[in-house]
Amino acid sequence: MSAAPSTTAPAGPVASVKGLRVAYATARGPVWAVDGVDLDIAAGESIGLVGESGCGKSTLGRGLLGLLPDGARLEGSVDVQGQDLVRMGRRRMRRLRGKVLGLVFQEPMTRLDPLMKVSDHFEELLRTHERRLGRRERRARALEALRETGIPPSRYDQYPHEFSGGMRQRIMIALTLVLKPPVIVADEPTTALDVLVEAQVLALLADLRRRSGTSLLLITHNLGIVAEACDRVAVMYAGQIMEEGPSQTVFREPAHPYTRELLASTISLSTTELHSIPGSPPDLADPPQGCRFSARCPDAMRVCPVRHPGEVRAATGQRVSCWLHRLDELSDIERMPLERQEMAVADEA
Ligand SMILES: Nc1ncnc2c1ncn2[C@@H]1O[C@H](COP(=O)(O)OP(=O)(O)OP(=O)(O)O)[C@@H](O)[C@H]1O
Repeated sequence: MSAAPSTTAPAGPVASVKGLRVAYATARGPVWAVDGVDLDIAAGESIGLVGESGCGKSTLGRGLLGLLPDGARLEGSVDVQGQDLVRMGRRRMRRLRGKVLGLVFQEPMTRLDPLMKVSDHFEELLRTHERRLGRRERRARALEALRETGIPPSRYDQYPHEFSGGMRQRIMIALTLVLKPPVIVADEPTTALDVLVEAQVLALLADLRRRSGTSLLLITHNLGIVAEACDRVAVMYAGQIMEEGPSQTVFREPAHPYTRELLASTISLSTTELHSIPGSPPDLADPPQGCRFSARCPDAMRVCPVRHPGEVRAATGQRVSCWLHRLDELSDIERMPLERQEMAVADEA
């Protein structure tokens, strides 16, 4: 594991995402599933990326790693330890992937080759990325990573099917950790697991992060997990970040109506009914020019579907993209509530 960050290390982010845009090629033209995302990740911190299904969370995670299908476009910059991953080109990125950014997937069985032993997976990975290591060093590194994730060395030569779902996810995490990346992106890493094993895997990720100083970007639709496991949270909607800040602040005092509605849509102990946000996200092939949430927003004003609010700091400190925090810049007419009828027209426009 890499050493914990020293107190004298520069305070700058270990990864800095600026203006990131990702488009898929479709029959209807490019679909910008991520459209102008800025995100700084500090050493050792965990950030939860949340939002409804289809809002672009996985695309953002994959865009960071350049793991996109043919024809996809990637714009902006992803700076990790002084290297811009977007500009370096696919081949170099493939070589660096795993070393600078590790990825933990939702379903380990789709990533582990059933015909290869656990040891073969580590051998292949380390031979590709750590060419200077000899056979014994590779084995030692692999066993260390497995030990850190709670897999006994005696199981090194077993096949993936000989492990439970939770153990397989631990192996995936060990395969990520063995390259000692400064940042790990975990995309719904516990969705395929039952609640008890999920808690164990999350505790493991938190523990590893504390011990090694690795940063974690945790992609999930589960706000409860983020509240428990993440220092900060970024709330995504229709390819953009609506709000981002310390988890405690965002959960206690959400600055964006979308965050508020999303929080209300999760089952809490005090509610028995699931409230879902009325309406559906906009068509990303032809998104509205103003705020993308305006057509579903209970607080929408006349300005909202027409002009994009840009990003400001809320009084509570988080970054937020909402006109409610720029009211003094609006005219009386722009501040008037958006009528449902106007919403429908704005939606069609
Ligand atoms: N390969 C692809 N080609 C075209 N469009 C895609 C492709 N993959 C995803 N999309 C579209 O991009 C948008 C964002 O999808 P993405 O999977 O990133 O969202 P998500 O927030 O991770 O959703 P989920 O929580 O369901 O995984 C969606 O509208 C989706 O339909």
